[in-house]
Amino acid sequence: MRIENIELRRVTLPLVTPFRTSFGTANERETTLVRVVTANAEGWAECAAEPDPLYSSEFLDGADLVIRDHLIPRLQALGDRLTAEHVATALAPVKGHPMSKAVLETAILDAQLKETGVSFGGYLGAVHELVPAGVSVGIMDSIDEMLDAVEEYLAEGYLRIKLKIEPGWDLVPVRAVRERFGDDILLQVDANTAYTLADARHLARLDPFDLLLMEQPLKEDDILGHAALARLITTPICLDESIESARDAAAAISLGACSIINVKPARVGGYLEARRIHDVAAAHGVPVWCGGMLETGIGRAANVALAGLPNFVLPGDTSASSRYYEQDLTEPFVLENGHLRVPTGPGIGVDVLPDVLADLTSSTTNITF
Ligand SMILES: O=C(O)CCC(=O)N[C@@H](C(=O)O)c1ccccc1
Repeated sequence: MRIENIELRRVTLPLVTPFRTSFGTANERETTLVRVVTANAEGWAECAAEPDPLYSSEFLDGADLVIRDHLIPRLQALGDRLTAEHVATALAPVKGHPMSKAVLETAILDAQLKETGVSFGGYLGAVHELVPAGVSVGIMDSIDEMLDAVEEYLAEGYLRIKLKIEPGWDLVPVRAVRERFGDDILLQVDANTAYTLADARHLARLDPFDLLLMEQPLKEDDILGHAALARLITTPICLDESIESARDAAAAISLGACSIINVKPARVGGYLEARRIHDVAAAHGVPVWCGGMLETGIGRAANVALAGLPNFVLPGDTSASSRYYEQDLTEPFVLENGHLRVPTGPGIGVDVLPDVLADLTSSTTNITF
């Protein structure tokens, strides 16, 4: 495929409500959009890196620099041989930076699929037209505020509730949700690495609440700690930050560190590696679900397509646009009986709204090929 130019565009979207996790509170979503321009199409993707290196070591300004100075030159060296399937290999000499690599691979894949008229879901192997939607509930100032939020999300039709937890906000909110909404709602927790193995007895006190899973309780590099914890609690352990590749997934599953995996294409370097993780997990009978990084409709569209693959059997953090944004960069994703519809158009199957984009853009960098 012949790329004419690549544009990096920094945009900031206000969040409808603050989103608090164990690693910080976000009031807006700042991201870098990548637009890949070819003679016949333009591909879009968004970078999931946070402004600060608190979820992972990547951060947005660093991503911009790595993309511009270390990744794009390696893609330019490929010339006309460049296809989306070549990107990961071409960028492999650069250590780490999966989110920077993912946004380039995804934008190139989007352009490629738009040129050939194939949808993201069609290319990846989606087998569902609708995918079940879960929702992530942040840490809040009070139990009542959290319960009101959960009630509203359940009323909107979300099929699964994920509560962010951290030491001091775990047993009480989980017990409160079970007491208010009963044992039948699908409920899980996400610690974002906030605990240590010394907390095992405390975390075992969550076992009676029949949680779907406990996400990333320990540090991202503590695979053996998660394997030990899995022998001390009955709640299934799901890994997120620990899994950056299909190889990580195979090792974590083989060591008994997880029985469920949260697949985030941005965290693993792109949708092709995400599909490999899906396949490795499926081969071991390990279910996966699609995580979220507060994506705008651009990233959300690609995530929803991925969530259509057969082993994505648990509701993902593929919420409606309105969970985070008053105004999305694309037409909003809207719940249909607790599900989101997999786009069927070429590529990601959604268009960026030009007026909204112009309004939210703070800077643009153009790199000619
Ligand atoms: O629904 C969403 O897009 C967000 C889901 C969510 O909780 N994401 C968390 C996470 O730890 O998985 C996150 C958000 C922002 C940045 C990093 C991680």
